Amino acid sequence: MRKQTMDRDWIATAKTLSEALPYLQRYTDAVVVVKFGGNAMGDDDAMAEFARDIVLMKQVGMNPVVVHGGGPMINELLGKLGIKSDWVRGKRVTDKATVEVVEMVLSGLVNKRIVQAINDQGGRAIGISGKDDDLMVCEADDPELGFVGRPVEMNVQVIRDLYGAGMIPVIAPVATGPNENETFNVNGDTAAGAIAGALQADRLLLLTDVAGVKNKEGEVITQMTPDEVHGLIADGTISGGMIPKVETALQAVKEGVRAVVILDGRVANACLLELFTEHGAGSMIRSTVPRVKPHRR
Ligand SMILES: Nc1ncnc2c1ncn2[C@@H]1O[C@H](COP(=O)(O)OP(=O)(O)O)[C@@H](O)[C@H]1O
Ligand SMILES: CC(=O)N[C@@H](CCC(=O)OP(=O)(O)O)C(=O)O
Repeated sequence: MRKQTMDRDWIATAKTLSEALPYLQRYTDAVVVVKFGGNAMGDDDAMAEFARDIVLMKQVGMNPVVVHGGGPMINELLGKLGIKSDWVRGKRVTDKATVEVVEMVLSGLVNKRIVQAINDQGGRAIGISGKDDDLMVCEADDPELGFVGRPVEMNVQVIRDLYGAGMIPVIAPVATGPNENETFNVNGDTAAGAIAGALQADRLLLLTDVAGVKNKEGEVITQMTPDEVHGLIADGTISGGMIPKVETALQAVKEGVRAVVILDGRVANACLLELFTEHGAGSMIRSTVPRVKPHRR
């Protein structure tokens, strides 16, 4: 009985490996920015699963860079402190008291939870925020939003130094401003897009809580060009929280990221399925989509 199980496992593994091999070669040295949203994080087991994927990516020669969110965790502490939040176009209106809580939760609790999970799986994660080495300098996005930042200057050498030294950078979307003592709260997707753009990343994976961008019939659209995305926003198919996500994707592609994929981070091995299988996962956005081959790459 046990042998039979092992055989079946072995066949599955061999099949997976033979399918994955061409991708392993293709992705050597690839820079892959992974945005891990608060809604995609789940329990400790899901976190460990995510961390295993990231460590495996590193072990096969890629350069994973994790940028995280943590909106639900910020909500929890704000709730305990009796501070209310308003939202404008998917961004949290952030006053002085709120930005302090945002920094505590993102740079502290959430960042270190991810760092620890990756290290527990044998990786060497280093947690930083956009403040470290002036990685991300922001200006106020919109006076209506308070201390919400729009990245205006990126200094990504610190990220290259970290992954070049064998480490996995884990970045909280909190940034500095052009003036002394300024702190900005940056939407996690925005931060991940700006970092991926500045790194000219090979992939930006935006992990969320839906399988991908859906059409009017509710089916996941596996590939899209920027023109197609604009059309889906204009006709209302893409709405709500998906709008800032696809706008981030469009901006990143414009800045030179080779492809952006929006996918469900709650699915086991989400990153590996996307990178190492022919069918991929979620919705891929890139400037041109090959029409000849039916598969994704
Ligand atoms: N066309 C669409 N396809 C998929 N999701 C969409 C679409 N339009 C709107 N959405 C909504 O966008 C949500 C994802 O955005 P959001 O909740 O902000 O994600 P996250 O918290 O992971 O950043 C989905 O849960 C879904 O409700
Ligand atoms: C300006 C703004 O809205 N910042 C976000 C930062 C965290 C985030 O983006 O978290 P998720 O990825 O989990 O949504 C916030 O305050 O919630």
